[in-house]
Amino acid sequence: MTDLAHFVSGLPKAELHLHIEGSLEPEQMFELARRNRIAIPFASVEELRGAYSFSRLQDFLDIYYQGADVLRTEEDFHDLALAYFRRAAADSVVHAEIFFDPQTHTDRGIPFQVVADGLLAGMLEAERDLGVTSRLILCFLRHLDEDAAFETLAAAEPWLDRIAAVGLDSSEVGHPPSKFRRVFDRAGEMGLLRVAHAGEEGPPAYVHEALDLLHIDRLDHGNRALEDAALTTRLARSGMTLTVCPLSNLKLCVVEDIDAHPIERMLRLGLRATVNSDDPAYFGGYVNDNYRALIPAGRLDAHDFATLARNSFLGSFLDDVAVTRHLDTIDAYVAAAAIA
Ligand code: HPA
Ligand SMILES: [Zn+2]
Repeated sequence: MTDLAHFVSGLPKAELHLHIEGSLEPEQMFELARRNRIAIPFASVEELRGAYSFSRLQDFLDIYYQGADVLRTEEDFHDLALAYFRRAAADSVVHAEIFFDPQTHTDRGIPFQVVADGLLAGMLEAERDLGVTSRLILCFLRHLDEDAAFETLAAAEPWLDRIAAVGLDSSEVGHPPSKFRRVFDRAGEMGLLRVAHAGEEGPPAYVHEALDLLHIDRLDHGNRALEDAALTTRLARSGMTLTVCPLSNLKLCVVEDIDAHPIERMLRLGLRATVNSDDPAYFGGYVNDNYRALIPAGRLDAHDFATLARNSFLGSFLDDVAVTRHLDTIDAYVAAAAIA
């Protein structure tokens, strides 16, 4: 590994855009299929990995929802979460805010309780054994209707003290944020923070809607906001955090070439960009793979990478004391690395 890759890998960081169902590795999928006596339509791990070739978001979503079918019990969700946290800890992640898609599971008869309690048990264990803190974000599937989102929010009520925020994911184009305005209003009244995927494939207008109608506290992806100069300025001035996912953008053809990824432009425009893995089992890497993928273009130096890591804490839902403590850790790490 180069010095810069080594520096980046050891940087203390938070991950803010991670779909826990997207961390289901093919090996674990086969293992859970065996444990739950479920047939999966692939002969081997290699054949399954070979199917991970996408030209747009929907290609990925079709296989991602199919893969989630092996998750059946609390233990499955616990094991899924813990496997992610082990990999995250190995990448110097000390805090993670993870998405889950309850409707993917409740729609196939798995109770909300099984999903939530399994994930929460994994999160507690990760904090105790790995020292990785975490928060849970409940995502609504935007290809489903508003009533279904309201039902999901109602099902979550007993867990609201353990859920930090609501989010919005799945097929973006044709399902604008405005469709979920009322359910996001309700979530806000219930004391939940709000995030949404916008501007991944959808136009800048969807980012405007996420800001003005959903009152988001954080923007997931946001790439296409760059097409609108006034919107970019607004995001920069308001200190909005963007959870950017370079390898996901490459695999879903949001960018043509990783060396042309706009992350450097985002930083220079004053946007609070962060680096995240999105669905690491499907897109070829965990968070450090995403950071390191940005090195060869040669436009980011060690200071920029430290900024990206600082942004991950500044944009997190941790309290100010914890954020300050993490920023101090980064400062000490940078000082010890004695970068120019
Ligand atoms: O990148 C994504 N975009 C939208 N929905 C998703 N669900 C999992 N990953 C994604
Ligand atoms: Zn995502």
